[in-house]
Amino acid sequence: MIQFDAVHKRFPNGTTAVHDLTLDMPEGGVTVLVGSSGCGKTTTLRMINRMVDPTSGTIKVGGKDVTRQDAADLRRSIGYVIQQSGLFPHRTVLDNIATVPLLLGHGRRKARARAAELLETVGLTAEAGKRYPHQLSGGQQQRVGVARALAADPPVLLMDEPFGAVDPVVRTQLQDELLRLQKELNKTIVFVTHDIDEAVRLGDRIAVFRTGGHLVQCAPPAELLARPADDFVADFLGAERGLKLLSLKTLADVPQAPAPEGGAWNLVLDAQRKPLHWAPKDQRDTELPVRPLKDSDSLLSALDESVASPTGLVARVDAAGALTGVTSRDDIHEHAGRAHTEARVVAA
Ligand SMILES: Nc1ncnc2c1ncn2[C@@H]1O[C@H](COP(=O)(O)OP(=O)(O)OP(=O)(O)O)[C@@H](O)[C@H]1O
Repeated sequence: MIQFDAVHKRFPNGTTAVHDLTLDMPEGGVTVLVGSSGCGKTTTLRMINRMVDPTSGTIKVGGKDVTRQDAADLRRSIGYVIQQSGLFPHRTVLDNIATVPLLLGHGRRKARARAAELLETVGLTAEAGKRYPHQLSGGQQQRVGVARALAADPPVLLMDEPFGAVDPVVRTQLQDELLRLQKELNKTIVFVTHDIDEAVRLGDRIAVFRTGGHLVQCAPPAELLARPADDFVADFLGAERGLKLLSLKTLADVPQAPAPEGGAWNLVLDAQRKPLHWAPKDQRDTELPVRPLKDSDSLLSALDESVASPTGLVARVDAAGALTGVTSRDDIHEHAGRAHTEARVVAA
């Protein structure tokens, strides 16, 4: 969908921001650009919508060379979300979202109806639409930024550190929302971040850059984590690479057994069979919390819970939260090891 072919960008002051970049960003996928500060991620992104033009090489979107298209037309067909949401302060949230449909020649009523629809899509109320940007929280403003970028229903969405300025809890929520939206909308997304966990969570492919605008490796997250191309990539991914890989695998295939009874610790359930806590047989101990997991939870969460659990057992529940069985620490370890072997084999 987006193809960089031998792209070079040198600014007039002599800085080479992007060096000989050849990279395909597949249609309907999320390509995440990561790397240390100043390695050319933003410049790469901005060359796609011609906010920056390459010094040499070609960039094609949907098979068409971007430099042969009118920059304003191109930008209207590509959604763009930045860290400081970039909203117009003196327009209401609804009018901010309606801006692009209006520019595209939709009538005012149609543009506003589309904006109202998008407010809901990104999880905001109609009441929020009547406010001005400064009357919203940072996380809400980012949602408006995403809604505005989606307003013209562009096939391509460029996102430059969109969730960089919000706290970790809101950031996780926004990531969840983006994953949910992407399942429905299937856009081709290019996403810049400094945060490797965010990259692993959101990316179908991750492109790692090093200073001077050199692309070092581009691969699906599991492959990158299992086989970093060199020490630079390995260092960038961090010391807990093995655990990060487990965040990509779910518990679905890990066997479970009925919860044992009569041991030193027993799992206490409520009337709906929802796990409440671990109760000790020995009255001198206190009860301990249980964090039940669903099939869709990750092996990393399972490992974490198995370490915290007094029995080493993880309580498994169905969508309604009722107990389906328990899984042992040994089974989780075995599957964790298997996940690593599989990732290495796939990458080889
Ligand atoms: N307009 C410009 N003129 C001159 N140099 C520039 C210009 N824009 C960016 N640069 C330089 O190009 C290099 C790459 O910048 P870019 O913003 O693409 O990096 P980045 O990886 O997005 O950085 P960060 O993670 O800090 O946002 C940097 O050395 C930067 O200083």
